Amino acid sequence: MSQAPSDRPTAALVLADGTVIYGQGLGAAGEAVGEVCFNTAMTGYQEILTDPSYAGQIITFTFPHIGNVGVNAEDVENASPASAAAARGAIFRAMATSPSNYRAQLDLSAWMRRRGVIGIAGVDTRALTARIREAGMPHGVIAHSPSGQFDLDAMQKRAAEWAGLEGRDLARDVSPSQGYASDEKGWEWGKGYLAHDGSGPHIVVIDYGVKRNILRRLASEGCRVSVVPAKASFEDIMEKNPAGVVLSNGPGDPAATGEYSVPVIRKLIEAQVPILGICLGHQMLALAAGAKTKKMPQGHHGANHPVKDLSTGKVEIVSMNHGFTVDGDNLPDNVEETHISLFDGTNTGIALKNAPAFSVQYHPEASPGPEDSFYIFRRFVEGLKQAA
Ligand SMILES: NC(=O)CC[C@H](N)C(=O)O
Repeated sequence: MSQAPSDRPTAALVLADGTVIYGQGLGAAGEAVGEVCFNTAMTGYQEILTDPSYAGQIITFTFPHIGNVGVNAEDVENASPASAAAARGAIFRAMATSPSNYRAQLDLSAWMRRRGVIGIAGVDTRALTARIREAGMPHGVIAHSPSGQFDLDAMQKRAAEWAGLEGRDLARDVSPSQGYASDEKGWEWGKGYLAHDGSGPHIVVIDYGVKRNILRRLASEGCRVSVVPAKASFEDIMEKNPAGVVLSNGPGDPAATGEYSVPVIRKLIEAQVPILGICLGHQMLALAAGAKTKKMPQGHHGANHPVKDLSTGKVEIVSMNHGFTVDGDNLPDNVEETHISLFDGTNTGIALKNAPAFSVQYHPEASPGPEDSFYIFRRFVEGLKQAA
């Protein structure tokens, strides 16, 4: 049976085991390889698609309608041009329709084309998600070919031969080559992003692929924010006379990234510099303190994950995006577990007993997601005042 031309697939997703899923292409034409994960957030697709932590991954959105509100220049999470290398592919249930929102400046497909993100729509994302739930995150190749030509064997081979994220340091690809200052605060209705006046404790953020909203939350808490590249030395950081250091989120395997970051973090711990770690930064603080990290089968990617703060007993609903985890069952004596996931009991927060350092596996800056965890920034800044 021949297909009508309008039904001819213009995109394909081929998994390492040879599974072929056809659909309609959007965004950039071309081909990309990556780990196929799913994200369950119902809003915030633009923030998700610009989060540098997704480098090396292809995102399946479980929410069926993505693109409805278009895109704008404000909801971009990567902070430097280097970190534009976020997810290279996106998988959708329904084809994006014309945007309907007063903030929309562009439609999703045109914006993805500009950013080089390859899209496939018309996929049974429910079935793909169920498969990831049962068998873990597969390696896959996504291709968008407006002419409908695909070399499926070559795509399968590329997916099967791809080395995966384990052992990969991707922070060096998304981190800026130069440091910079950031004064942007939170967004206000009718005003957009406001600027901080440059006063307050000086925070140095190590940028392993930082999300802008981390920088904004710090400025909103009254901090002066300087950002340094991932490979900044202990001396580079101390020269800035920081009141505290934030270890950012970022892509790839924390153990691989830790090869150069852990020695610096150990020196910061020794010097008793207050530290806040977020996501990849959490994993690297844990490694620096002697804990271990490991790969998860499905990871956590969504905007409504329940987490318990063990110090207060409170449950917060958080934004998550990680595929590696700190081994909470074998924490060294100097590390206290402070938060756990109520989905699977995995570790989602630690504090060091011998230094003013703590970290969370989730994204307290949200973007997208609920604002339950903004208190993490407040807790950090309050701690700085006490340490000063
Ligand atoms: N958002 C992040 O910082 C992700 C951390 C790490 N790359 C992981 O997948 O677990």
